[in-house]
Amino acid sequence: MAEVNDPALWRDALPWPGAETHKHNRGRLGVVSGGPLNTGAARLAARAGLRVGAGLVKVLCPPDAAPIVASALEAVMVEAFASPDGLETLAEAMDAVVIGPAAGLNEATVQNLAALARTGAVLVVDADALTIFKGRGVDLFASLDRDDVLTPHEGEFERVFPGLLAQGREAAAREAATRAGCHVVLKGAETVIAAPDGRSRVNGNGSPWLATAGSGDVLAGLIGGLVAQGMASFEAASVAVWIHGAAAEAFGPGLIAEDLPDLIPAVLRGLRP
Ligand SMILES: NC(=O)C1=CN([C@@H]2O[C@H](COP(=O)(O)OP(=O)(O)OC[C@H]3O[C@@H](n4cnc5c(N)ncnc54)[C@H](OP(=O)(O)O)[C@@H]3O)[C@@H](O)[C@H]2O)[C@@H](O)CC1
Ligand SMILES: Nc1ncnc2c1ncn2[C@@H]1O[C@H](COP(=O)(O)OP(=O)(O)O)[C@@H](O)[C@H]1O
Repeated sequence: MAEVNDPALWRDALPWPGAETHKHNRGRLGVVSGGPLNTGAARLAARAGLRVGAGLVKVLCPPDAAPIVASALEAVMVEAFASPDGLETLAEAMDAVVIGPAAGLNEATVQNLAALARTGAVLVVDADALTIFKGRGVDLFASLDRDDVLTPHEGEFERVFPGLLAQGREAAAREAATRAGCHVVLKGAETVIAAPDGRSRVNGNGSPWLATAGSGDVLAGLIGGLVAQGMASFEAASVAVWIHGAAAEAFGPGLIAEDLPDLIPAVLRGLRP
């Protein structure tokens, strides 16, 4: 039986900077971007990761996307990679990496994921990096570690775990985490967070204002930003899902994904001891 996700479960585990903190030990997050026409999703995730407290955030992009990405970022940094090996080298310096938002439904995304899996970074795997493994989830699971996090919506979940949803969302998410050997965040009105050890939580503060393009990209960045700061993946996913819902509900009508990162500070202030 899943717990209801609530700040009482994880408030004490939230990362706050101390007097000796500097940007590098506050958590380094990378976000992989798609090509020149597909950079917005990674930028949304990166900004969310920075807002939730990661000290240093980089968008990692193909060379032809670099001028576009760089011209639309300030505190978030940019580095270009020309091959999966190049991405691996950049990711070695990261505590966590998000891959999938607008990454591209092509073999490059498969190879880039494999490259990231060779590093010590915790991976948040979303969107195209899930869809590209449609019908061959085992190939994805083989490269993941227990602390990695998959963030499918129901459509993506069905592609990677065909038929499992028939068990109901909670049971399906738990079974998926066991099969994949990592954490699974099954998104929806009641997002389920499941760990590979059998723990699960159902989120209670979802907001229908989140039904807008790019809000899932922001969630991936929030999870990445929290694991980069050293939070355990199960707690990081729980915190991120709750903050995401609280931010959306605070804004209400007219919310677009671009608004979400800048709503995070007020939510964090409310969680501060
Ligand atoms: N700013 C940017 O750059 C943004 C870029 N983005 C990027 O765009 C790329 C493609 O995104 P996408 O929306 O076309 O792909 P995806 O979500 O798989 O939908 C395909 C089909 O799946 C289904 N489906 C969808 N949701 C479902 C659900 N909850 N529950 C159940 N089913 C669901 C639905 O099928 P239908 O129900 O219509 O038959 C839908 O038609 C991807 O890389 C993404 O990261 C976006 O993040 C937005 C912001
Ligand atoms: N009706 C809803 N109620 C609560 N949360 C929702 C609702 N619709 C969508 N969401 C949330 O919004 C996000 C949408 O993510 P996703 O489908 O991946 O969108 P995108 O790919 O456009 O970023 C998820 O976190 C999901 O839980």
